[in-house]
Amino acid sequence: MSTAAADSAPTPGDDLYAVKVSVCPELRESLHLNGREKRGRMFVERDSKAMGDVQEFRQTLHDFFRALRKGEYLIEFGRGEGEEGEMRERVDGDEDVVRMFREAEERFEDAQGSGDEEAPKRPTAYVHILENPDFVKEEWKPEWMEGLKEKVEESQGWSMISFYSFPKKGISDPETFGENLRRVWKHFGALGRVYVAFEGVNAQMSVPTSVLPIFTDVCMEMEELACMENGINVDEVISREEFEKDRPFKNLHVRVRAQVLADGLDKGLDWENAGWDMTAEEWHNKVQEVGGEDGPILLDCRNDYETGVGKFVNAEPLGTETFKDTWGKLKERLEGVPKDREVMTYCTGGIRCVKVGAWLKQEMGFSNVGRLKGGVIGYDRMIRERGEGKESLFQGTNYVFDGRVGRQITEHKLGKCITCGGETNLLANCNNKACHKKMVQCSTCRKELDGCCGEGCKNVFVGRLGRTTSRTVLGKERVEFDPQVFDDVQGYCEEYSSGVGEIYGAIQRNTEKHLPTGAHMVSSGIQGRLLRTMAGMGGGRVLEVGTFTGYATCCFAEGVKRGGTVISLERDPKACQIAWHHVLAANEGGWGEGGRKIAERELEGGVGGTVEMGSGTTVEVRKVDDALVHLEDMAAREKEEAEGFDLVFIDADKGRLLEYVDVCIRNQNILAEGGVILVDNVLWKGAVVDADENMWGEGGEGDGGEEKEEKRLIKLNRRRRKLARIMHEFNGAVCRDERLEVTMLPLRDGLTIIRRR
Ligand SMILES: C[S@@+](CC[C@H](N)C(=O)[O-])C[C@H]1O[C@@H](n2cnc3c(N)ncnc32)[C@H](O)[C@@H]1O
Repeated sequence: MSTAAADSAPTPGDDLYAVKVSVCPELRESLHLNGREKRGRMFVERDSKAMGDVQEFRQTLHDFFRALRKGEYLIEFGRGEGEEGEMRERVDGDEDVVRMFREAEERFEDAQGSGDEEAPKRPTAYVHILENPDFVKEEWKPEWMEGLKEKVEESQGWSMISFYSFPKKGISDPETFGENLRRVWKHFGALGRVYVAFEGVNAQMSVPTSVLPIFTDVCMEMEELACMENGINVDEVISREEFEKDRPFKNLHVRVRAQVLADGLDKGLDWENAGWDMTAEEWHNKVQEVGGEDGPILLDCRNDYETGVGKFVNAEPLGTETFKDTWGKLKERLEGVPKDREVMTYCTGGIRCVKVGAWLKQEMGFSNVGRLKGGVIGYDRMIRERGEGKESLFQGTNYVFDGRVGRQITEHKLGKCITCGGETNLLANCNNKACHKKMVQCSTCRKELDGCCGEGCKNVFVGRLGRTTSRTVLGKERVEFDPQVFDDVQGYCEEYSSGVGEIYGAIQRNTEKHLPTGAHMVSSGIQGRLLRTMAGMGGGRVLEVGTFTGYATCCFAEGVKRGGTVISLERDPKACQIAWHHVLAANEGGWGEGGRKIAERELEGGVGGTVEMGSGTTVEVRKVDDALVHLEDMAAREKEEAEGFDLVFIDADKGRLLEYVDVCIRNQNILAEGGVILVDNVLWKGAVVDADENMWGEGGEGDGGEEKEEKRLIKLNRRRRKLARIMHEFNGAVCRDERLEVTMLPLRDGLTIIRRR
């Protein structure tokens, strides 16, 4: 049998032939290939059918380069890594396949005899996949696209919709599925915020009402969405005029996340065993029976700011700040309650109650759990459409997750204005994007404060409208930073950069599981992609200071040239163990699905080690007591023999960054000639911008007379300021150091590139 594997080898053995594959740019583009499918390596077992049968060989190719299944293409083989001008031959029939492997074997034998250290470890064939010029490409134009554009343009309304799915088998490749959703949905003029994860999909969107039935049909044709238990949940329809004045969603964002609904649980449950769905009508009747000794218990599973402005009569809010608080609150509330007592739960659109229901049943043992189908949105729709004079038992305003913020269902004013304390049912987010607090605020105060939560935010907001980016705190000028805009830009960059293999999702999830408090530290997103690229640019030797759970280590190992070396230093044994587990998983199963599956197993392996990967790259996770001391030792010990590193990534204790840079710069056996240093977190979430001593002033904090809001902001920022000041000082020092050439990139949390002048 032939074996195809992502670009890492199974255990090296004499019985494997390697096939290095590259795909031409035109095909990459037209087939929408993801990162790992553009080039890679697969293995074929000696004497397998794939070595002598062109159909079998193609089949083996398809196992790894899945997208090729869809396309018409030609195969050529060459004798090296595809340098310019290299002669290639077409692989049309079985004889060509036989010749390709025979030549690979001959080259291998010659190289063994030559004593060349660079010689490959096994016979290697070089294959290039290119477009078939004779193939007339059919334009991608599914039937549903016929006349769609015109229908979208004619639409007089936009439907606000939401839906979720938890497919039984999960979503094996969320990146690719997310790309596919984007590709399809853009033709509908759909906007919104959609999360895709291995566990499923969670979407809040607006879709032109004229094409909603077609949109629904197209979604239902996708296996990952066809399993939606409650279908598409339609909220209100907004007229064209209103929509154009103030769009609830401005763009279509499809984001890949570790979970579609972050629950903070350390294991997933069976989302199909989550109680039963109650129709809105059943619910309406049942709500009236709530209470008493034995009656149903009615729990509102939304957060404080949501329950504060609207809820069902007789409902008990759980009192959570975020969804992750739910489990503790449920335990508290239901302690001692008989397990067969009926428990009814509801949320906005239903997704939270899937997780709540599963937990109540599987973790707490309640047998009688009912959930409101379609949540408050579904109930409201029933009352409007089929309620026949029924009075809504949901009173007040339903908080929603788009620009509308709230939808008023009844006149009840359950909320208290955060500014004046008066009764109101109005909800909003603070207009200062950097704050964006969810708040209950009456219309008078909202008007007075320009839609902000307080005077401080108002100053920022009004200042920004006037296109200035500064405001005055304690009589001193501060420059403001807008994380919202910043995050959007980073997300956009990520969306339009090559994807990453599935193993990286597993690394993030494992980090959240085993070291949750540090989960934000992994170099994911756009930064991981840059590290992968940069690792391949130098001479192939990479040193990382601060491994944590090995995300960046894996990026380096994936990106570095064949035969390269990646060494990563870490002092925390737990982090070392997790990182080592990830390196071993990548080695065994590659960067894709295989690696992901192995990474998802229980942690195994010790606290570090060295492995030679199939690509010939050596990766080492080294447990050290202190990376700085270790580097100084390395510099002294290896003065003569060591060749130094082409890339040094400094991502450990922020207080000693200058010392790390210094030891690298002074020693060519640490930072090789022409090598570069990368330093992470140099922007410290933007706080460096106003971390300057002069701006913060000596007795600033706690001085009398300042506004209450300013005091609050300052307190909140105490830790952030301390680290911001450290980073700010570092930035100044390296910039002034005449030995160095420094370029700071506003990438993610800020990345500085340093090299010797
Ligand atoms: C920001 S995390 C590294 C993240 C990782 N580079 C990535 O991109 O995924 C910093 C790591 O440095 C480690 N660390 C901090 N000080 C250290 C020291 N003096 N020696 C070795 N490791 C250190 C911490 O234990 C932590 O795991």
